[in-house]
Amino acid sequence: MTKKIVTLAGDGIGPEIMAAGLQVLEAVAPKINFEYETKARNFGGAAIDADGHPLPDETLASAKSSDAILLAAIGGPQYNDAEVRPEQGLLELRKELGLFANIRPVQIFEALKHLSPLKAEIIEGVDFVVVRELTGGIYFGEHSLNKQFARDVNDYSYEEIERIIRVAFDIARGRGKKVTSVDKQNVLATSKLWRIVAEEVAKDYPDVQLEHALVDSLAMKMITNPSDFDVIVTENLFGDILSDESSVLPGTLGVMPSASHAQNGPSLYEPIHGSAPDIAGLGIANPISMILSVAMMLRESFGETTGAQYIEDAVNKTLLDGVLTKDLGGNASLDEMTSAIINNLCV
Ligand SMILES: NC(=O)C1=CN([C@@H]2O[C@H](COP(=O)(O)OP(=O)(O)OC[C@H]3O[C@@H](n4cnc5c(N)ncnc54)[C@H](O)[C@@H]3O)[C@@H](O)[C@H]2O)C=CC1
Ligand SMILES: CC(C)CC(=O)C(=O)O
Ligand SMILES: [Mg+2]
Repeated sequence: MTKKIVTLAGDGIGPEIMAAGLQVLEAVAPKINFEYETKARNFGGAAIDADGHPLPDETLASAKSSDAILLAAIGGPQYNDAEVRPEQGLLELRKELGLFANIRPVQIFEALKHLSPLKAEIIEGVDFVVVRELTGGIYFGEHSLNKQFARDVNDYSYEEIERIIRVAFDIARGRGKKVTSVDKQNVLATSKLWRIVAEEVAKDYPDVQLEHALVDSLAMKMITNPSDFDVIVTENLFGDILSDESSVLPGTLGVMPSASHAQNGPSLYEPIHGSAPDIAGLGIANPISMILSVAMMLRESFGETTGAQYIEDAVNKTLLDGVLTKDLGGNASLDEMTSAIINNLCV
């Protein structure tokens, strides 16, 4: 049956990398007999400009009734002091769709080993996943602000913690059987509860090792000893920061995809980075983050493992061929990188 994919290109480099991701999808689909249709919807700053709201009703309804959602990126400096910001639309979309489980894989493609700024022995064997809680915590607590005082509330219920910890353990079961639960338990009440819940969930997974880590020192160890980790699970804010930090391992945010899952309903696939306003419109953004998000969609929403592998192999081959965008130290344009990946599909 034809799959319905809603596309949210958003702002900055969003439309450029979305186009690249869709070109790759179009090229791989016939090779795996994958039938789909896409519906582009207004979202983020572009939707504020058009409708006054970053998540128009029609976009939300369309996303809810889709089989999967591809999102590129939203935001930009022109909205920094605006009353309504594109980021609100992103948070609202995640909440409305119940996308609580954000999966951010960190692996180093063979070719990227030579590109990482880190020593070869440090990045050898790096293959971990950051599981970020995505619909709770401080991003969704009460915010208040005046010129004298500001407050952001961080809260988590037992159930919100339990379900994300279970996702982490389930993923670890199919991988290296180790979960690193990250918190700030020496200070925060939410982190004390987080640790208690992690311990209780762990009893159901005797085959998986659980370790706890404080977020500050973990931020250091993730870079100095990255191959020690298998599945890192943490709350919304810590996961946001740690996953961007993890992009130092492959060398750029431009190759980092993600998947966000709900208990029911469509999943959403997006790069972990933002709209990169500093390079928007220049045609030099790295499309790999979006293209690998398409691969994750094929595998995780549609069970199209072969198609996902075709894309990942083509990305690896393209990098090995030395086709590198500016963030990777080269001078290939976004279009040149995309064409090279398409040419390398199934060769
Ligand atoms: N999911 C989303 O749509 C997200 C949106 N944002 C928003 O994006 C806007 C810009 O935020 P920044 O802090 O600048 O973070 P950013 O992630 O957009 O960019 C950080 C740095 O990485 C580079 N970069 C990011 N993606 C790249 C790619 N595909 N190829 C090559 N270089 C790439 C950028 O050029 C920039 O130097 C803000 O409005 C922010 O709120 C931030 C994170 C996620
Ligand atoms: C607007 C932010 C919450 C988005 C972000 O930084 C992210 O999801 O990684
Ligand atoms: Mg982020």
